[in-house]
Amino acid sequence: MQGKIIRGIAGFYYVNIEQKGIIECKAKGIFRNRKEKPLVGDDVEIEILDEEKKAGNIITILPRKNRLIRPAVANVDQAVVIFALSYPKPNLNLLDRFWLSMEQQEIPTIICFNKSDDCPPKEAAALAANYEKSGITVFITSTKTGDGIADFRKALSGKTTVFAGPSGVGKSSVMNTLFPEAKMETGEISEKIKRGKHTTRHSELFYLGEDTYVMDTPGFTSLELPKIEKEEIKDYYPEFMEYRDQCRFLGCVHIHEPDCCVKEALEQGMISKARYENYKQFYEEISTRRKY
Ligand SMILES: Nc1nc2c(ncn2[C@@H]2O[C@H](COP(=O)(O)OP(=O)(O)OP(=O)(O)O)[C@@H](O)[C@H]2O)c(=O)[nH]1
Ligand SMILES: [Zn+2]
Repeated sequence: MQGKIIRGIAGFYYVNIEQKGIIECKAKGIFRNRKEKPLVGDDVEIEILDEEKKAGNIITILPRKNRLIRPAVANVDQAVVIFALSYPKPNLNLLDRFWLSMEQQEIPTIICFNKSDDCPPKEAAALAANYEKSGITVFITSTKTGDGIADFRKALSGKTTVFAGPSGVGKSSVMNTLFPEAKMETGEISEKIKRGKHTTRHSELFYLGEDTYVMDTPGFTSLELPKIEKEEIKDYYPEFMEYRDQCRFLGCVHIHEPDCCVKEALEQGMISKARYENYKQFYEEISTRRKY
C-alpha cells in the first residue's frame, strides 16, 4: 500500500493513505543499516500490521523527486511566498531573496499577495505586474472578501506546497479559507500549524484532501542568499533573458558594463526598478561574501 509521510516523531512515521487515513509506522531495520532515513514528504510503500490500531511498517521509500533542507521535506512540487499588500508592508527584497533561493533549488515558486481588501486595486495590480512581467505567477487574495481564493486553491490542488512568509501576513487565515473542510477534519488547522511552528522543530505536512498537502514554515524576517556565484544570479531573472544576447559583452552581468541592453531596458521602464535594485544588491552581497 502506498502513502505519504506527513510527520515523524520519535522513531514513528505517520503515513497518510488516500481514502484510508493515517497509519503509524516504524521504519524497518533495513533503512537504518543503509543509513537511509525516511523524510516527511516521502512517498512510501507500507505494510499494515494492525488494521484496527492503524499500525504498520514502511517497507520502501520511493525515489525522491527533490528534498529541501530547511524545512526538511521531500518531494516538494512548489513553494508559495505570501506577503500582505497592506500590513506588514511587503518587503520586496525578502520576496526576491526567497524566490531566488527556491528557484536555485529548482522548486517553482508562486507569489500570493494577501489582504487585497486593504489596498487600492491599482496599487496591487502594479505590484503584481512587476512579477508577472518576469513570468512569475501571482495571486492576489483576501480572506475577508474571498477575492482570488478560488483561483489560488486551484494552483495548490494535487500538489505538495511549502508556504513561507513573514509573520502576520495572513498565512493561517489563507490556509483556513482555502480548505475549510480540513479545518473541520483536523481540528484547528491554524492552531496546529501555530503549535508546530512555535514549540517544535520538526516539519509536518497537512493533508487537505485529494492528494493536496501543505507545509507551513516559520515566519522569516531575513534570509541568507543561496550559495551561488555572483555571475549566476542574473540567470534567475527571466526578465533579463530577452536582452542578454544584445549586450556588448558576453557574460554581461548588467551592472557596470557599457552598452548593456538590460540597463537600457531598465531606463525605458521595461524592467522593474525594484527588482533590478534588489538584483544589484544581491550581486554586491555575494561579491563581498566571497572575500571572506
Ligand atoms: N484585512 C485583511 N486582514 C487579514 C487578511 N487575512 C488575514 N488578516 C489578518 O491579519 C492578521 C494575521 O493573520 P494570520 O492568519 O494569523 O497571519 P499569519 O501569517 O499566519 O501570522 P503568524 O501566525 O504570525 O505567522 C489577523 O489579524 C488576520 O485577521 C485579509 O485578507 N485582509
Ligand atoms: Zn548587460
